[in-house]
Amino acid sequence: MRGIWTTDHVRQAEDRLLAVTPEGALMRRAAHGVAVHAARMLAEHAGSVSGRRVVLLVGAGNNGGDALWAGAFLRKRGVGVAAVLLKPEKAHPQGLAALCRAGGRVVPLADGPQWIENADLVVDGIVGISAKGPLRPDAAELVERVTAPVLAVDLPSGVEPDTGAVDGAAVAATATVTFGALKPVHVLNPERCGEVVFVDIGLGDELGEPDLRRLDAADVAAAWPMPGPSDNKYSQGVTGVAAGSAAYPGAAVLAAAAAVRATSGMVRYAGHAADVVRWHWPEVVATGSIFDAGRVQAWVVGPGIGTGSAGRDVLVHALGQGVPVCADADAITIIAERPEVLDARDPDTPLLLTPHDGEFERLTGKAPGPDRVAAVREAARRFDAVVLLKGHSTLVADPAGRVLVNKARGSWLATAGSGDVLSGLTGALLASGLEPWLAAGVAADIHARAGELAARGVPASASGVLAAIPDAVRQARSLAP
Ligand SMILES: NC(=O)C1=CN([C@@H]2O[C@H](COP(=O)(O)OP(=O)(O)OC[C@H]3O[C@@H](n4cnc5c(N)ncnc54)[C@H](O)[C@@H]3O)[C@@H](O)[C@H]2O)[C@@H](O)CC1
Ligand SMILES: [K+]
Repeated sequence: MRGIWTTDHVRQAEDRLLAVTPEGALMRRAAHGVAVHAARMLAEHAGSVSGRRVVLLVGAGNNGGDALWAGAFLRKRGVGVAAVLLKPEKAHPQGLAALCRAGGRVVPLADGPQWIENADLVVDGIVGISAKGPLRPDAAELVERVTAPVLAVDLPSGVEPDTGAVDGAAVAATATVTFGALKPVHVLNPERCGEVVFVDIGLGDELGEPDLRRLDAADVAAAWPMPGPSDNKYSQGVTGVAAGSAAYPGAAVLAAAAAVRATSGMVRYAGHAADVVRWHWPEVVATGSIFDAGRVQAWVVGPGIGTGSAGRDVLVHALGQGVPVCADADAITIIAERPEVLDARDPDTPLLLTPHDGEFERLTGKAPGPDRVAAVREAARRFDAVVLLKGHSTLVADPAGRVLVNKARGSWLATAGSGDVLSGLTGALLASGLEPWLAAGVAADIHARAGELAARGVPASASGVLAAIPDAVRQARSLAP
């Protein structure tokens, strides 16, 4: 698992490390990483390093200092470097002196746009982890002029470091070189960061418990249930799916099929689409009603069941079975409208809610807003449930405050029925015995991989995502060391 730390925690860790490190050493280490990657980008985008033109956008803090030192290092490789200082009187003095010693030039702010237009590469050192609010107008104006590839120092300026939110002009980086720790922006707004390159400046021991976590392929591969020599169809967990209706059987077919594709445990379906499910997936044991469905190790309830009393009865029954429940789609609306249905839940029964933004607002009375991490954490605490908030990057919070982030792999999953596939995957992992927080995170990871594999660069349907599940699992396993 990769840890991700908020800017407050990174700053505290940096302060502790700075106290025991020679002055300027950390910044030079960070800046050297920026320069190495800048040279790589010049070679890639402009065909050579020496003789190319780099423009540094330099703010008033240490982020600008990093950019200035990186410029000094690039001069040694024969790169032409010009620095546009947003606040000349506050530019990092040692960095500025180093750049000037190395033969870099400082250009007036008013000439910035002209220099930017002729640059082979722009280094964004406007603002780093101490950014506050939208970019100031002079910085915003410069950012809007950029057409060359951009290398962001630590994070793309204009994107809120802890939430990834953008309000006004912001850098869209080709790559971001970050130091010491991944920060929330890198996983919450990956599009603005481009490729994220990590430079170790020795913060590791100072960081403590991460604020957010991201699963690696190795975590997903290790968690994914595989049948062993002594397994049978029951021992791997039976997934129950209560979804769809006679008029709308699609959700039932997709959710049940995703559970079938995910694991080799058995899948039971209960609902009015039993015939259609059985016809498409003969391996599913399908029945017309949840009340005679038999034992399962986890229930997926909600997609397409409707929000009336019949749907309510199904949800209440599932919540009373003493097994984990993944409540999705209509089940979330039912809970939002009639929170008392949760009285049917035994306090020890794990509950997993999987809302998209609209359902989240219905459920909690408030849209997730720009701070999605805070919103999902609060919802998890309030409902004493694991909450998976769908979005470009998917977030999974548990009542104890742990949050997993699943970074988007494009927008391929924004298609009808994609959520039904996710709930089936999640249900199968719950049935296999994974703890709900991890089950939801692992399911989101495989869902995103399957979306990418199904799409291969062109739009994909939910059926395509469903078909790609086994390859997504193979991919995660092949990437695990
Ligand atoms: N502290 C350390 O040990 C290290 C810090 N490093 C760098 O230092 C950065 C943090 O530096 P600082 O804390 O000095 O602060 P920053 O450089 O992140 O930014 C603070 C400055 O930016 C200006 N600013 C804030 N919000 C703005 C906005 N919306 N628009 C325009 N200007 C804005 C403020 O006037 C302030 O002076 C990190 O992101 C990293 O790049 C690295 O050199 C590694 C070592
Ligand atoms: K920056």
